Amino acid sequence: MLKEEEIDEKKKRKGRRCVWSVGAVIVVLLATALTTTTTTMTTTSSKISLFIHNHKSCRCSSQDLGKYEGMVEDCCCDYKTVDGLNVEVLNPLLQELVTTPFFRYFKVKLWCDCPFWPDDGMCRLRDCSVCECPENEFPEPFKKPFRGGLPSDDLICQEGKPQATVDRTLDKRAFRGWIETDNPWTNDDETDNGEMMYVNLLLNPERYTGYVGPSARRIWDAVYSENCPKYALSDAVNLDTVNTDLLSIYWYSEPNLIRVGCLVYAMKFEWGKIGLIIIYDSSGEICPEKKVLYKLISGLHSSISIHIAADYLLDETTNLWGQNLDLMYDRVLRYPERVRNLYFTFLFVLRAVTKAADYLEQAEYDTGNHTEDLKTQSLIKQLLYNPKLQTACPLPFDEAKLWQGQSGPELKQQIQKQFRNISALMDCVGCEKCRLWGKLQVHGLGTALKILFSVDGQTHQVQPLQLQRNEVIALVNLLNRLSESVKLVREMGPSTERIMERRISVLPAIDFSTWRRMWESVVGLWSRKPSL
Ligand SMILES: Cc1cc2nc3c(=O)[nH]c(=O)nc-3n(C[C@H](O)[C@H](O)[C@H](O)COP(=O)(O)OP(=O)(O)OC[C@H]3O[C@@H](n4cnc5c(N)ncnc54)[C@H](O)[C@@H]3O)c2cc1C
Repeated sequence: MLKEEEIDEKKKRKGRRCVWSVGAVIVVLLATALTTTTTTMTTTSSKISLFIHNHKSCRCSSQDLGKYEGMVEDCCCDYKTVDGLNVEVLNPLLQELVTTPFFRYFKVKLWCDCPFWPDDGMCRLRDCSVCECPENEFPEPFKKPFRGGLPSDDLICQEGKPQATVDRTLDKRAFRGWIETDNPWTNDDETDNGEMMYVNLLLNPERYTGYVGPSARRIWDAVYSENCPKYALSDAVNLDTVNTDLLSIYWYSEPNLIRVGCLVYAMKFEWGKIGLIIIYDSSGEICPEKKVLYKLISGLHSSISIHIAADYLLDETTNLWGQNLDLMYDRVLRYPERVRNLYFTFLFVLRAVTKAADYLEQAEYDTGNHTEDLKTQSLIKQLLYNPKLQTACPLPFDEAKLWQGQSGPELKQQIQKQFRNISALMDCVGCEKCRLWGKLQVHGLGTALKILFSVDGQTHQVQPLQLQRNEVIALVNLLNRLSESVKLVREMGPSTERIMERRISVLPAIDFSTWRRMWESVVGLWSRKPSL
């Protein structure tokens, strides 16, 4: 009898301990939620984005040092060095380079049907349209058909490389004349000259165009879902495989907060218009190559958002343009991961440019304007062989670490296909100027991928690098865009963050009904814990 009572008492104690632990968890969750609320509540969106994020706290030591200190993740250069080099060397050179006649004209097909859904032009502003270059404006040599380069049997193969590993060098006899050659990473084909037109990039700056809403959102969603694991919010989550360190909880006030980021599995609980999504970040299980693709897209997205914010139509009636710091903060700065991805993309593209140094040094920058062409050549050399860059950041990104595994070649083909789809999606961008810059920058990224991974996926042979003129133009312009974004983040980031955080801290307290809904949601989460 005594034994049974003891057992009963033990059971009760255990039960009470359980209740206490659940209670403690709820209290901790709420406490964290409340503190986090003050820093993440935003008035600019209709959704309440309370956001508890305990993210990769022990995975990457560089990230623990501070938001942007230590090595840029997966790269071989630290934030401080990147900022210093960018301001002192890269940005001034690139800014000048993109104004030269060679680099300011980009050939593009802007009138093409979206292969995925009917076009839905959604631009509000006149600034959205692109002015085409008249025939007499763009360089004469650009009009001539390509000479075809040297015969392919003249190419020197690099031998003895282990299968599927990435070689860091390129053939010394690099440039063989501009050619028309296919890039397996991109969709647009330069040989398709019929509908191509030349655009003067200086006359069509990347800036705010008023392209917003479901049309724009659909493109980004499609771009991300191209390389995210397909997940549905109703998917069950296997708790056993989840590291609770990576638990994130998002709160929202409308039923349609679907895009919760990439590399996640998610579960959604819903009470009318209120919901709770639990997300388990599974990025640890994603192969590094897919992670790279995600970071490149996210970095590019950050860069585009920074440019929109940096050149924004503040007052339509007076046509006043300027910086929109709220937007810069809301879209990029308040998400350190997005800033990190921007730095990553910058270093990735910089590595591609420096890897192709021989090719780019020997290339013909001929526009018929001898003085300007000499200047272009000289700026390119200064960029490629800058002693400060070579000393401080000789290998911005180490591409040799990728495609190492057995499935390297297949994986490369899979990722190539995904990137080609992303490139094709640019035809669906419903605003001409956004389409121009979207195409240019994705073309530039595709060129960087081609330079860094020019080993053929099927034959495993190192392909001698051959680039189209337009690819080089896209690559350098992309590097300049990224460099501008990094500079803006560096210059504006800290003060903008301070202003926004001060503003958020004086936001009126959340009303009682919101507290109640939060409490109900947390209690509901624990009482309705699903079978996982
Ligand atoms: C290719 C392309 C080019 C564009 N160019 C321009 C332009 O030149 N000028 C212009 O005014 N508009 C341009 N737009 C539109 C612009 O990018 C936004 O889509 C638009 O301003 C609406 O912004 P949003 O607040 O809805 O968020 P969006 O920027 O559309 O983002 C959608 C969702 O993606 C996620 N997200 C946002 N940033 C990141 C990131 N860095 N990493 C990971 N996830 C992220 C968030 O969940 C966000 O809610 C372009 C759009 C596309 C697709």
